[in-house]
Amino acid sequence: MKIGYLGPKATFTEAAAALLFPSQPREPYDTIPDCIDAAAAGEIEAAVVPLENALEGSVNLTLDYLIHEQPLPIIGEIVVPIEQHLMVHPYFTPHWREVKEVYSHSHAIAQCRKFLHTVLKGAKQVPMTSTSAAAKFVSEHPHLPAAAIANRLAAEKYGLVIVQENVHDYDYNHTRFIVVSRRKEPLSPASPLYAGDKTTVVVMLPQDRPGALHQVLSAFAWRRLNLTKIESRPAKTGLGNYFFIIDIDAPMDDVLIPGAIAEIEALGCTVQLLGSYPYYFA
Ligand SMILES: O=C(O)C(=O)Cc1ccccc1
Repeated sequence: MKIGYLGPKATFTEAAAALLFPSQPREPYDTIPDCIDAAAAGEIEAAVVPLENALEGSVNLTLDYLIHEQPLPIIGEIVVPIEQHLMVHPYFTPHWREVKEVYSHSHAIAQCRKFLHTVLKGAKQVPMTSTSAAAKFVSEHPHLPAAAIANRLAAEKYGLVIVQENVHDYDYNHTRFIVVSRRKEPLSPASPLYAGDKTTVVVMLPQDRPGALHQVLSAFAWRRLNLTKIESRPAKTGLGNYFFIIDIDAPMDDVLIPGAIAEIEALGCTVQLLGSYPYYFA
């Protein structure tokens, strides 16, 4: 069966999917929800979608869709270095500094803020569903004074010319991509990129209980469970109501994590397990 990814062809997500599933056919989807829905419907074996960027933070669309709309388990994760390049239609190469519009994914635009503010000051920044969707758009509109920010594969695929390489503002620019699937088994750790296992839970605190978050964190702390991320997202039930998404740097076991979850539930919290899965580093 195919592996779905945020498309069109030549996104960073496709590159991540190719690293994890080098010999499986791939199917692009226009949006993150479309891709996750296809995995939920069983049209594809698994969906690969971006989750978090080192410079810009979480991809809220992915987190919120998994929590509120389509609670598929996470079965794997890969962290990939990201290089953003500025590209134009060949016709525009000599005058690229005069472009009036820059198209890209909102995270990519955010990763290049300083470059855009200084070198392309005043150019309109237009968010697209992905970086390669932006590259495709620019290639299909040769008469627009437009550039795209995307990766090298996208420049090659859509016939654009890279006029400035590495336009992201900070060198350490990595993105986490997750694999979600109806099939519950995590990916096999056989790959040479395998770097460890983690477990992700979503915790909803009880209303008006002073110290509840502190007690949740203690349940992990005294068991010496290392947390690698804690993030709050609106529960969408009222101002001030949040979910906490917590990454634990350990695989699901028989004692420690179930014990922590039971303790947290006893506090009156609800706990949802998003997955326990291997992670890979490219
Ligand atoms: O738009 C893409 O190519 C994606 O795969 C999403 C994304 C955007 C910016 C950085 C990393 C991934």
